[in-house]
Amino acid sequence: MLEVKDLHVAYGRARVLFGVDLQAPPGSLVCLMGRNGVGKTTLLKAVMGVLPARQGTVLFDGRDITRAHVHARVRAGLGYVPQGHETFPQLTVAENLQVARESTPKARPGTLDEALDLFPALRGLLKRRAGFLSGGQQQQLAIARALVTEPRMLLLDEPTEGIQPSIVQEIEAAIRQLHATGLTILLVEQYLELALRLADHFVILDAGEVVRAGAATELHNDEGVRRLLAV
Ligand SMILES: Nc1ncnc2c1ncn2[C@@H]1O[C@H](COP(=O)(O)OP(=O)(O)OP(=O)(O)O)[C@@H](O)[C@H]1O
Repeated sequence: MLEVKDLHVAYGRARVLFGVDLQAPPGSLVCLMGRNGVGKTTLLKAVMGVLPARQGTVLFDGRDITRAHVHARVRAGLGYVPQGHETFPQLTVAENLQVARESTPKARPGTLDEALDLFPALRGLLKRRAGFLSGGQQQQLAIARALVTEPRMLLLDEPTEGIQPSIVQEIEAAIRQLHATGLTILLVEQYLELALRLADHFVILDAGEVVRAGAATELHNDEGVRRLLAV
């Protein structure tokens, strides 16, 4: 479904990714891991088109989207939940969802209800401004907002970072449920145990390069991996 080949990305002169390869087959849940600052967010942004690729290709369903605009990628079926969720704080929960819904007029009418079924607590908060929600509720809103665009693949950047444990469990359950429905997921996650519970494939970045990749089962009891993640 997603194939990244020899991807190079830089911020001005500061080069951050050096020839990254990554594959996410249809229906897979790939966990992207690595210490702080190794380039995980940069990779997601380049897949989403928020940052340009200096070199390399991004294929989605076999189609070269390396130069496509973000909107075109959303229409092609990519959904993105950025780190720190980035909801619109002045808009209500309902308005946040509506804005996303309008960007994809062809999405089925039922998508909003399905997103709210995943996070029922949001139903009671529809009229509240997003800025007044807890961090965990905002994260749930950010995921719901990506889902109303009816993605076939979801990019999730550290959805559990800084979130209270009870909501982490709800988010983990939601990710598991989405994966079970066949959604392909690329998840950036720092907590190895959570990654092990959810992922079927993993990719570890170090200093902008892929240093390990494979089936999640290979991660269990692997001391080398724990060193790479500094856990
Ligand atoms: N806007 C920017 N301008 C310049 N350098 C940046 C910018 N954003 C990130 N970087 C640098 O790029 C490198 C990779 O950052 P990135 O956020 O992709 O890492 P990460 O693996 O997602 O880290 P974290 O786990 O802390 O989110 C870091 O060295 C960071 O300082």
